[in-house]
Amino acid sequence: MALLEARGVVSGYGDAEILHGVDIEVGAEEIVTIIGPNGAGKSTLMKAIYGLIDCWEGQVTFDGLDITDLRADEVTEQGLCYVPQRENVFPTLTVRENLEMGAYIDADVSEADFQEAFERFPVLRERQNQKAGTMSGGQQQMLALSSALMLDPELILVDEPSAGLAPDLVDDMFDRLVRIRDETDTAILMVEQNARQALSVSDKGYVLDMGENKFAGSGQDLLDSDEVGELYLGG
Ligand SMILES: Nc1ncnc2c1ncn2[C@@H]1O[C@H](COP(=O)(O)OP(=O)(O)OP(=O)(O)O)[C@@H](O)[C@H]1O
Repeated sequence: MALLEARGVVSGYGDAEILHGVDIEVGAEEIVTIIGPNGAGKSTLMKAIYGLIDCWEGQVTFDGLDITDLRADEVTEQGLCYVPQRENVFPTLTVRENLEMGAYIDADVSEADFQEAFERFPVLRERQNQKAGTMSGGQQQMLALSSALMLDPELILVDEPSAGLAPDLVDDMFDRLVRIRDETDTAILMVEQNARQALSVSDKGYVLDMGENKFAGSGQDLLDSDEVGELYLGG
């Protein structure tokens, strides 16, 4: 059984059904990327998995446990964290205070955990006493990711880790995600607009379009597919 399994997920907002029965699997220590056009439902799928919105139909299991109806805070306690694309840090708290908030439900957090975060993203060490809201979008993204990692999760859902980064820093972010996976054994499920770069570091990829699965395969399979290339990777 995969670490995360979502089967036939139907969800949406109010009366609007956005996901029409989506399947996705993430294995332990895998990097998996979801791509697809704007409005395909990628972020909605992450919110449904994490319990921020209800699954109307279908099932989500994590580590063999049915988490379909758990609240987000309960899902976090199971070892699954979520880094949204926007408003993902406490802007009036310092970098260090944000990391402390990330670790708030973990009584075992130690100075070593902070040092690990600073080694991963040295800019956070330099700016540890700076208010998070005064940092660039890309730096806030690094902080949000680091805050999620303070809990040593088994899986993190990351909505557009490269958003807000200068183009020359995008590859560096993907390299760091690979390092995070390799060093901490954390699996990563991400949504990405920089689809080619994300798929090139991914064990698996999914194409979501109009709230439905269109393609699935290894990252390389999707990169090699003429159809995926033409329809979803800009030719
Ligand atoms: N809070 C909300 N309330 C109502 N509709 C929403 C809400 N959030 C998203 N939607 C709608 O759900 C659909 C899917 O949005 P979603 O953000 O999941 O797409 P996406 O694939 O992540 O797109 P993008 O790449 O643009 O972020 C869109 O039509 C969007 O307008």
